[in-house]
Amino acid sequence: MMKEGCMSDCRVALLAGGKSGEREVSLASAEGAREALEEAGFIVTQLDPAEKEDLKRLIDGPFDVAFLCLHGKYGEDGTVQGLLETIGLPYIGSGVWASALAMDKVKSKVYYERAGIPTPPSVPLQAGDSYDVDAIVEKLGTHCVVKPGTEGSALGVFIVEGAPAITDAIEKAFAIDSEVLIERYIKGKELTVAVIGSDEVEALPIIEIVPKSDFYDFESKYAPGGSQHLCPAPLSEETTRMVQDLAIRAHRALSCEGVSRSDFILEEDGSCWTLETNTIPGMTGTSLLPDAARAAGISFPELCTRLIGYALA
Ligand SMILES: Nc1ncnc2c1ncn2[C@@H]1O[C@H](COP(=O)(O)OP(=O)(O)OP(=O)(O)O)[C@@H](O)[C@H]1O
Ligand SMILES: C[C@@H](N)C(=O)O
Ligand SMILES: [Mg+2]
Ligand SMILES: [Mg+2]
Repeated sequence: MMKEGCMSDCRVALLAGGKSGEREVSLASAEGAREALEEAGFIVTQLDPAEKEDLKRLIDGPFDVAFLCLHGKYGEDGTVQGLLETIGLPYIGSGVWASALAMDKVKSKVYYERAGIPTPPSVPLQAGDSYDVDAIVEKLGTHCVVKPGTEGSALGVFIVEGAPAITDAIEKAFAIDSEVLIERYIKGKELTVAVIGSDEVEALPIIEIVPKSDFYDFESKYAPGGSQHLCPAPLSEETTRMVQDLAIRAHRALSCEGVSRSDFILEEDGSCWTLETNTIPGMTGTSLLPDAARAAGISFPELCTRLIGYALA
């Protein structure tokens, strides 16, 4: 079922595992991707960049393209992309700079704001910074979200109320990252929109996420039945267009390529806030990108084929 325009006998290095806190998620993404790639007719070799031997095999090849299922640090953040650029192996998704930018929630906000994309008011902190929690509460309100600057899968994300709880969450977030972001808590519907394409990009149907927990935390992301995905999200045509347009603008503002998935909170008054953009969205059995593609009539094997097509274009 390999699509026209793709090479036959295309040898794919499927990169998964890695050294980030999302290692297990990455391996789960690769399980589905591997099956989909093989179903699509690719010759797949799975390699783990955390293993020296696998890195050597990647460098020595022979591969035609790398399919990245790496999430978080040392994989989604431009580091592996830099290695692939250096060895001249095409890879799916964003380049070095866009990957690094999107992984960094503090810097992404600067680019969103520059592009007029609303993102929750926030206070960034670097390790060692002194901070006045009362000033943070004055700026953001008492209900805040504290998160590491460069993590994923909601690892180290705390939703807290009041100065003492905010201080405690900041200290916990600093235990896993050297950059911490405190954001105003936004109450509303949680939406996510994947964008795919190369020269021309398209937004896939919006998913409204209804988590079982108070927010879309690790458990609700990956435990079977941990959340409900409403796709296409039950929104008016006008709101659907507005949110899909925001996703495309976020993709472009961060110079993403091939695929991205941006996360939003839609308030009852219609304001839509962009939380972040993922350049290697999860592809596990409970992940959002495969569901959004399916709702657009794109099977998982077809999605993988398209992503490789963009990389080889
Ligand atoms: N400002 C906010 N207001 C309300 N809820 C928030 C806010 N920021 C984050 N959340 C909640 O925390 C979850 C995780 O936050 P975010 O998407 O920023 O982190 P992440 O670790 O990059 O997640 P992932 O990469 O898995 O999508 C969101 O999906 C949402 O449920
Ligand atoms: C893998 C996880 N960071 C996601 O965005 O799906
Ligand atoms: Mg993320
Ligand atoms: Mg997110």
